[in-house]
Amino acid sequence: MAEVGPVADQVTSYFYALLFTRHPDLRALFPAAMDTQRDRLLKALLTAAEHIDHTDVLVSYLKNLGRGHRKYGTRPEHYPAVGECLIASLSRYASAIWDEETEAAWVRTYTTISQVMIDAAAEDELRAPAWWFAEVVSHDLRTPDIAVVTVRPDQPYPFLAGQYTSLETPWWPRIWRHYSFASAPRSDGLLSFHVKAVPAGWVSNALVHRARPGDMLRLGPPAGSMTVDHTTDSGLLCLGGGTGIAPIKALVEDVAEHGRRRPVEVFYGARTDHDLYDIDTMLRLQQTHPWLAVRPIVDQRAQLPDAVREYGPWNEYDAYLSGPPGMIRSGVDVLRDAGIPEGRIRHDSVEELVAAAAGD
Ligand SMILES: NC(=O)C1=CN([C@@H]2O[C@H](COP(=O)(O)OP(=O)(O)OC[C@H]3O[C@@H](n4cnc5c(N)ncnc54)[C@H](O)[C@@H]3O)[C@@H](O)[C@H]2O)C=CC1
Repeated sequence: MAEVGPVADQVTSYFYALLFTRHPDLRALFPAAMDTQRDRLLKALLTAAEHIDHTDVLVSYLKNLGRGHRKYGTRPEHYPAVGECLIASLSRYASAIWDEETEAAWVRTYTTISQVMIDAAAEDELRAPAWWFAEVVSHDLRTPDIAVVTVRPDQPYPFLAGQYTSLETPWWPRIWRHYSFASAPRSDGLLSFHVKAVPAGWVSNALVHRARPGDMLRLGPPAGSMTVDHTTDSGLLCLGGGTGIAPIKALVEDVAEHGRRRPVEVFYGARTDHDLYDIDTMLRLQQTHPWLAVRPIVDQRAQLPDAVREYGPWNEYDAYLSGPPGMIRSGVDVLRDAGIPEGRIRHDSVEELVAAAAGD
């Protein structure tokens, strides 16, 4: 991977050119515009390489990836086609170090990776659809660029509070973006998302400025491990930056439903008072639940993680972070310094969030 890193862009461009030349039928599985798609393959490989020594993490990442590929229409026979083009591309750009042994190692690694993905997809096929259709039932523009979008899936959609889904709009076919659920599972089966339109964000702009009740979206399977550990009574320290408050609200509802009183401290960061678009909901929850404290933090005073430092002690808490990648990175540092072990600090993959922020 060290050889390939500096020429990653060329490797991926070459890979897709080769794939679509040798297997033109596969082109239809990918979005019309390939800009954001290009980095995804390499990012997935790098993430896999990074966790190569943590088998559990790697296997669960790959299983999730395999299940997630069902919505693209990926079939088992596509994997060898991709593998052959991938190895051809790597050998071309890493020619200085490429030999039979390297090739054999890549074939072994790729075969193992794809088998885990294929098996996970096959197992998932027995119990869940490849995707769900979901009709927009309400669209609430909270600020000029933030909307709360509520949808009704066509079949029951099982998930856990704190998780996210992938979502495709009718306006950008085959472009999928991640959004966290803004509520714990509800008895009426509806799902809500908080979406901020960002410059060049095709999907988010469409969801904020174009989507209306009656529009039909598609959802992939739920994913993510930022869920409440109900086996303990530890307090929850939650940091939500901007629309990152969405899954934090879901976690609060989840704790409320489980009925065990445990302290929940929410720090809700925003750039201006106006950007605290969901503060009323959070304050209402605080009024109902004596175990909940909500602290709005507006940037003029401090950025979110710095504000958390002023409170505490936090060493008895489980921590949850949700928001922009920079907030998650500095938040993890602050919480580690505050004595929370890394294993009790939960957040979604920063690499995924960076990819989402760049492309959307
Ligand atoms: N599961 C998750 O982690 C979720 C993540 N998000 C992500 O959250 C972001 C929300 O964007 P906006 O609403 O525009 O947020 P924003 O950029 O306005 O930031 C919100 C707050 O986060 C803190 N913050 C931001 N950057 C920071 C940094 N580098 N260091 C320390 N603190 C920082 C500040 O307190 C800021 O007021 C998006 O990137 C979205 O993808 C959204 C929903 C769920």
